[in-house]
Amino acid sequence: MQIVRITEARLPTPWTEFIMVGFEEIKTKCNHIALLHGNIEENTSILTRIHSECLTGDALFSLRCDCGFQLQAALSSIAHESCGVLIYHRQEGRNIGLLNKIRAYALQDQGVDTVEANYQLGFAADERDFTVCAEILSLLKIKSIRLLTNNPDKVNMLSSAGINITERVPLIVGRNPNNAKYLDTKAEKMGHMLSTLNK
Ligand SMILES: Nc1nc2c(ncn2[C@@H]2O[C@H](COP(=O)(O)OP(=O)(O)OP(=O)(O)O)[C@@H](O)[C@H]2O)c(=O)[nH]1
Ligand SMILES: [Zn+2]
Repeated sequence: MQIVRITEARLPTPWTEFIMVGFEEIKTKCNHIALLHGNIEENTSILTRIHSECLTGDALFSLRCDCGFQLQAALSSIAHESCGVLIYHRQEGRNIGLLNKIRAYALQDQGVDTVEANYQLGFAADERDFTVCAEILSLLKIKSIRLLTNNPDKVNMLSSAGINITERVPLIVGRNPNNAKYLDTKAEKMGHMLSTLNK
């Protein structure tokens, strides 16, 4: 185990009152959060969102991406189920970090796409590691999940990390003129399943 469950408290939101559980990685001291709704231990195929940190989209209302819209839609969907969980995975910018994401945005402002920008900065297109998410689910005694995502690679990466995914549930929200090219690149170069979007 590389992660420890530290503390928990109530988190009332516009959708429901979650139990917020805080975790800490032993080596790095990096922390992550899980929001729990309902009796997750007694059920299987729990509706789950593993949400990668995006400070700009999640907290600052950025229209460059779809993250903030996905976060709200996921919390709403989970609240409508008898139980569900959202893991807020603190690997900002597909794990290149906030400042490198801003560097990547600067390159995108000059015309390169999100994948090429990562390459130009010396990173892979996606630097995330989902091992810690598998450990959080294990600590929460969650056996299997229905995963809210449009990214088939994410399903594969999470399965490789040991997570039992019984179904992929689409989460297509938030397209706007500012993120249209970004979403198209995710569909074309990263295989995201966004085809029901109105272009
Ligand atoms: N490196 C980089 N990261 C970005 C960029 N735009 C958003 N992100 C980060 O991308 C992460 C979200 O990943 P996405 O590729 O949007 O989506 P996903 O999590 O793979 O798939 P979904 O489950 O469908 O949302 C967050 O950590 C964002 O901060 C960008 O242009 N460059
Ligand atoms: Zn984002």
